[in-house]
Amino acid sequence: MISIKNISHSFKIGKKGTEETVPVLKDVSMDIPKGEITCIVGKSGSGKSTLLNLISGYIAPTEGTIEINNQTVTNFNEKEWAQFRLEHFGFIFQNFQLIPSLTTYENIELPLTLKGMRKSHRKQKVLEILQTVGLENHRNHYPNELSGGQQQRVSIARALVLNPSIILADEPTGSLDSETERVILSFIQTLNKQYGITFVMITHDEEVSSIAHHKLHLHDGVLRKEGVKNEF
Ligand SMILES: Nc1ncnc2c1ncn2[C@@H]1O[C@H](COP(=O)(O)OP(=O)(O)OP(=O)(O)O)[C@@H](O)[C@H]1O
Repeated sequence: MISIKNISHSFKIGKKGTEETVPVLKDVSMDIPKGEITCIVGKSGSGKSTLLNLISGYIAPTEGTIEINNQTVTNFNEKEWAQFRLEHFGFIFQNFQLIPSLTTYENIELPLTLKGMRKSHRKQKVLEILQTVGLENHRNHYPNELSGGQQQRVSIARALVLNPSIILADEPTGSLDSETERVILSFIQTLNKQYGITFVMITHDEEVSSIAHHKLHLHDGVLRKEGVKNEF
């Protein structure tokens, strides 16, 4: 469960000495339930990425607190955040963010190597995940030899490989055609149902948010109070 309490965030912009403070999030509070898909929907510039960056600790809020899996994370230092991210989060991005010089297998293996896992264990885990995402036959392909949907499946596999309880997804289908989008969204639903992974997804697209159990709207940095609850 992610509990966001009275978060406000401002950026300072402009030249030193004449900076302006621009408020981006204004007193945002929300509870993101465990094991469900929550979508934060809003137009470009409404503050979605800022909110995701606050949840993942890449920026610290100007005001307010965030609790994740019963830990107050807002006061973490960089080292604590790095450890926390490895243990709790997987990330999926609109542009996949795969390493072009690594194959499918190697991209998925990377988090395990960084964690210091032994080679034989890594192999077992990568082969298992390749099967989950249906890319066994593409294990030796480089990202530029894969379709957009396949690249996103590699990036989902990389997000899954350390068994995170939460996946943070930033416009995960934003670069895909509508048919591939449906395939990836249905895959996200399957992962949520089968493994109970909590998904927090940001999107500007109402269609994408139709897979969410909870839908929250951000409008100019303010959260609209009425969340929509879907039963699946
Ligand atoms: N590092 C920064 N410094 C200054 N202003 C920023 C910074 N990051 C974001 N902003 C401002 O905060 C506002 C919200 O940006 P944010 O990226 O969170 O919106 P978004 O809803 O994710 O938009 P999009 O859908 O276009 O990615 C924008 O007005 C943007 O200019």
